[in-house]
Amino acid sequence: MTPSARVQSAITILDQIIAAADRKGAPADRIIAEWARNNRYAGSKDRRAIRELIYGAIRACGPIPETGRAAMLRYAEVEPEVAQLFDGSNYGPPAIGTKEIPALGGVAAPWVVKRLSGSWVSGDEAEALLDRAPLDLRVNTLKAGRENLDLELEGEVLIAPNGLRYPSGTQVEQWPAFVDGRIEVQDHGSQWACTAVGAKPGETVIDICAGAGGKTLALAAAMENNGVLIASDTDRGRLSRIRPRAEKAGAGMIERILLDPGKELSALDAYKGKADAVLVDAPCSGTGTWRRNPEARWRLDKSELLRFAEIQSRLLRIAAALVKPGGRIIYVTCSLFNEEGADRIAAFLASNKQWQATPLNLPIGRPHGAEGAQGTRLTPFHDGTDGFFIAQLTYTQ
Ligand SMILES: C[S@@+](CC[C@H](N)C(=O)[O-])C[C@H]1O[C@@H](n2cnc3c(N)ncnc32)[C@H](O)[C@@H]1O
Repeated sequence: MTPSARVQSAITILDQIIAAADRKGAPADRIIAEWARNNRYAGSKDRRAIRELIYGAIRACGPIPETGRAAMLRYAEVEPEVAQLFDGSNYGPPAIGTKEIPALGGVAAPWVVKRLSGSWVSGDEAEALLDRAPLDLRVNTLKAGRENLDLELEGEVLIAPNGLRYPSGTQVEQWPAFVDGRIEVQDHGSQWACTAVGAKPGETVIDICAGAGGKTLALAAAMENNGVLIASDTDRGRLSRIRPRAEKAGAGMIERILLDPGKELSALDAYKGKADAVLVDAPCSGTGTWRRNPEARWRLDKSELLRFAEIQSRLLRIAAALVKPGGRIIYVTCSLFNEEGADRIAAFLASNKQWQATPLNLPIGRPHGAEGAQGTRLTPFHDGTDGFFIAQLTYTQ
């Protein structure tokens, strides 16, 4: 494909991504993969270049653009060599018209930017949300140690006890250590969220929103496969992905429990008042993960944020029912909106007087939230991680 033809293909795919974002349809990655399946003439170099163009354009547009062409015109403003490829050649995009208006730039739609700034995320902090994320690995201590792992490339040693960092886009899926479960791909901030649980061998720990088990696997390693570790979620598909991952990681201790939305406690009844720790890795808007998923900015809506806040508060109440006296809840969200983080903790503490927020003393991040209801915030700009809010609540009875 010529460079111009790649730009035109990227524009066509962006049109589909924009339409899908509008109706909350398939994510960008899936749309790009499907296009590649249906257009076999595009070789691997073409596919890589088209993907770069698409993600460059997505990052360059703040609010959702009207069309793929407007999005690419906006990208051409920040990457002038892209502008030269609007050359009207065969299969390429028509030349840029004098009256054509590119899509708007910026971090996100104005209402989102306002909310971020109300949550103390603005300027460099906000812009860094759109950086390219590096590739972070966690060494699975059930199978290996960071010191004696012989990997294809030497990574940067991170301050997380088992973390290694590689440049964005490093392909690790074929590495023998990945194939046999000695390493997992996990953001450095996410590794600290797991460490914050302080899970120890012999404890009873519930990962109530376990998803496909990214954090559960780290908890199993911290517990040295010894004790009770429950992975629960309301999403059957995600939960079912834990089994093969746990097998590969040698994390035999994980027990999976599918929850019924709205009746979560009934499936967890046997653990009421028994858990040493409950990890609530709550469903959220994901504003802290835009580096990996920049198109998520185009999918946010206000009513969904309200719905997330309700679920987050409900999950905190459910977690509280599971914890034994002296136990703890670790609340984690990969959103940087206060209403999904610090505000949820303040609201919980206001009506649960036997609980208190306890500092986590992590060697990363900054305290965040109101006096007496503080957690730790990690951000791409300050910590080089995805954005997270992590709070520890302890039950004194
Ligand atoms: C942030 S994701 C979890 C990611 C996962 N812990 C990981 O590290 O890969 C939030 C999860 O919460 C789940 N969820 C949503 N509502 C829930 C509910 N009422 N009870 C339990 N899990 C819920 C979603 O299905 C989703 O998998």
